[in-house]
Amino acid sequence: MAEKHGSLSINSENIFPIIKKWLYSDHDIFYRELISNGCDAITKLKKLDMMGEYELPENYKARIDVVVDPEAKTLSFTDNGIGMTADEVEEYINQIAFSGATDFISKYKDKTDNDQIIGHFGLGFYSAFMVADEVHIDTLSYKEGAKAVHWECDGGTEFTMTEGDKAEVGTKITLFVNEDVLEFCNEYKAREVIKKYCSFMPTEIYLSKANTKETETIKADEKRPDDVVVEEIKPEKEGDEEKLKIVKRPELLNDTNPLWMKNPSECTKEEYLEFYRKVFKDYKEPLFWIHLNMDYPFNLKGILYFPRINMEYESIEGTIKLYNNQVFIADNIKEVIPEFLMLLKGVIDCPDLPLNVSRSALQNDGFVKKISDYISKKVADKLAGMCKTEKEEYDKYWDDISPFIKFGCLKDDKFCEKMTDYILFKNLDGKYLTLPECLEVNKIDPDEAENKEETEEKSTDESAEAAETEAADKDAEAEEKKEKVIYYVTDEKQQSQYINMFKAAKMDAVILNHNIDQPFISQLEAKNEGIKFKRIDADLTDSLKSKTSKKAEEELTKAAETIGKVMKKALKKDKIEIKVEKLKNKKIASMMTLSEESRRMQDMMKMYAMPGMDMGDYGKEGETLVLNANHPLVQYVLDHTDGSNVSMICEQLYDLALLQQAPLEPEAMSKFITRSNDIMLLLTK
Ligand SMILES: Nc1ncnc2c1ncn2[C@@H]1O[C@H](COP(=O)(O)OP(=O)(O)OP(=O)(O)O)[C@@H](O)[C@H]1O
Repeated sequence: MAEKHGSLSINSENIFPIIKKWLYSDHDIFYRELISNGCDAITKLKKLDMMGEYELPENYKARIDVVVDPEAKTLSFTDNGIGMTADEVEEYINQIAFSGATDFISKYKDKTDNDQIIGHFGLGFYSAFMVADEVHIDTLSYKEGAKAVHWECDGGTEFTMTEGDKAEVGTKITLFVNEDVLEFCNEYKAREVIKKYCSFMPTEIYLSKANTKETETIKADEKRPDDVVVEEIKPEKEGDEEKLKIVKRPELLNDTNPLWMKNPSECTKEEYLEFYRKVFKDYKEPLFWIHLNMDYPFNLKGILYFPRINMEYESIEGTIKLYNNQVFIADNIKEVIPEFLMLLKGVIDCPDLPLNVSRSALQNDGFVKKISDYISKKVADKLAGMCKTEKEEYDKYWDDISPFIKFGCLKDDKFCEKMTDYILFKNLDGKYLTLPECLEVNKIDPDEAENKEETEEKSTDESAEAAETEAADKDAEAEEKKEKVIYYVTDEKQQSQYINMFKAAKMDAVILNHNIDQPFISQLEAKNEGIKFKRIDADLTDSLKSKTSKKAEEELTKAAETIGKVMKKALKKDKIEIKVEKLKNKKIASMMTLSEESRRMQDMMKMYAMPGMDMGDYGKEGETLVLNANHPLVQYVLDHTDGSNVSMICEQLYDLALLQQAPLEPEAMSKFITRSNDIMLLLTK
């Protein structure tokens, strides 16, 4: 072949600066580009063999060799794939304009947004110029009679193409690495980058260092034809095996058959765990996993693991690795993976995705949105299936996975719809109930509950006012039909007093103690008309009170007025709301309730409060001090409004009520302690 000089057919004075710009973002990506070109070349050759258009040599073993040579400052990539003829080099390499490069340049030459530039279109081979001052290609096509081609280019506009001396079919690309980025000739760096991008590529990738002095020892009968023997190690004593010291063999860096490519029915639990440990370096066992495997309407495979989340010490942050035909694209591309799934760990391989994903381009891509929807649908299906068929297991995982599922529901309407019936609520007995089950729980007829109740109290003037009571019952029933209330606990210790009351009244509540629960229940309420969540201390449901007649209620209102005056005076709080009720639980003298609305408002204010902002009495409006007319202390105050110790009793009742909800403020706490001591002193007298 006559030596050929020429200019690269697009205006490469324009394109090279753009390629160099890449350097500032993923500048190690050229490894991936060159190795995947080699992989493609091998796939093509195998295909030709399968079609009978070429016969692979006996003992053919597809491989890509990456050789670093820090002394010569070169890096080479050799594949035994299809190779190129001179015409093909001309067409595929010299005329780089064909894939729209001219277009690209005119569009992007003034833009500095790397996201738009990276991989916008096939610049694969030319990415070598991100790190190399000069690039050589030595290639021999598989075609009969093909001549080897040598091509070189120094990153300017000129190239040289001559006949080469490559003897085996395939291609070798040699990079003469720029002084500024010599780390790419370093063996460790090369290993790191190849592992990052190529760990699961379908062709074996070997890394070695040119002229290495490193050796390894092998058994003599394991010697391969290409091993370079440095020394024969004679057995020390009879019976010992003969060994050979050889130049360190190239190191295999990838797994060509990753687990996600296998059929789920062929994978064992141990394999899933092993893969998880290897890829995510997480030695805590995942809870469970979902193996995605579909061919239609698009090709997608992958494994999603639900990691064990230690809420107290770790932030929940997952990793979803995205691949295209086993070639790594990037981690956590939020356009492809639904945001809430980012909390998981996993791999997704989708050959239909562009290898070079430009994020801005993906955002508006309908196809990408479909993939994302599919993934979230599959996750919902798996969870629903588990809840239906392996409820016990599902219960066990629930505490770990619930923040993630609730987050998913908040973020993704479709996911939320699919999951509504499979969201669990842990009740006071530690049982896990679905939403419909929760709604059933407190629907027990209060009469029935009361009959079972030992501490029940019969209304004093029962017979005379039975008719009135019945009417009141009916009202309450009608009220209950309107709104289905689910009571919840946010802090089991703090709210234990209320929990006890609930338990005594055979009522149930659910535990919702995660930050995400507040927005989550607000969403559930918005989506399910008639369902209302109320914290256990939000109000006093009828089931906690003894039955009263209208007349008795009037008396209670009067009592509230009387005791209210005494209380307000003792507490020096004019605005405090006071109610007197007949609670079934006679052991409780006083308690606070705070309406659900006011408490949510308070919580919100606390969340958005600026540092140093004085919340003062904000939100105290919905707060009510409830005094139990059935308790002797309350009766005592009612009967002795001017008694000498009444003020002290009032203050103590108030503090005790507060304490059942939250710790006292420091000043109130000291007063409480002093007063408690004073009360004990009275006992000594
Ligand atoms: N190692 C190789 N062996 C055989 N042909 C190659 C090799 N590397 C590149 N080529 C040829 O050169 C063409 C251009 O390669 P380049 O990497 O620039 O783009 P691409 O592979 O087509 O697209 P992209 O890499 O962006 O997906 C390839 O399509 C292929 O025909």
